[in-house]
Amino acid sequence: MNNTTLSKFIKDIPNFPKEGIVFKDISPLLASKEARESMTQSLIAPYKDKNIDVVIGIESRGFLFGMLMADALNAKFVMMRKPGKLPGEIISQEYQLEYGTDTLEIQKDSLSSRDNVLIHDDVLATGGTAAAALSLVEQTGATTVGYSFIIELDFLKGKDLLKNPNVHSILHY
Ligand SMILES: O=P(O)(O)OC[C@H]1O[C@H](OP(=O)(O)OP(=O)(O)O)[C@H](O)[C@@H]1O
Ligand SMILES: Nc1ncnc2[nH]cnc12
Repeated sequence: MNNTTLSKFIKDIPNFPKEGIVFKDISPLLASKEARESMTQSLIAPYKDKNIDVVIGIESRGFLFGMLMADALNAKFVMMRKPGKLPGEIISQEYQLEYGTDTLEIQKDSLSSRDNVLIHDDVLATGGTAAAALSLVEQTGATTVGYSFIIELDFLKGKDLLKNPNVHSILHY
């Protein structure tokens, strides 16, 4: 499937979760086996020859394709979670939301300093979440090779927050 066809599997929901936001609903994409397979191949395409050891998925929608990408790249899959969900020794990173702050966490022993990491999430909006993910990977000593997103909201300029030339998004709005 080309990107125009894939874009038909994303549904615009106006004024969700609040007035003025157009929510990008990936539910139709999840429902189609053919679209899932095609999206997974598009997401990993720039990273096939990059020796990716670990795909990181950001809770919760980043888990869905993150795992499929890890399978397709023969890589490990590691969860980056909202606070208080992961057992054992963890590293935490607070980040800014539109209003207030949130926190992401990773298990300390889930990455080694030798790992090449690909960070995945469904949507790149302001970039706060993805920048926090980068900071967590940096704290483990692992290398962030790049990012892969399904959707990038270009007008929010999230890419500018990410200190990495490899930011690949399949669909731009
Ligand atoms: O670039 P940003 O402005 O940081 O926004 C992007 C983040 O927002 C959404 O997550 P949400 O908090 O809605 O969580 P969910 O995946 O659990 O639905 C999305 O899945 C990204 O993780
Ligand atoms: N407009 C949007 N649609 C879906 N997920 C989002 N995460 C941040 N902004 C979003």
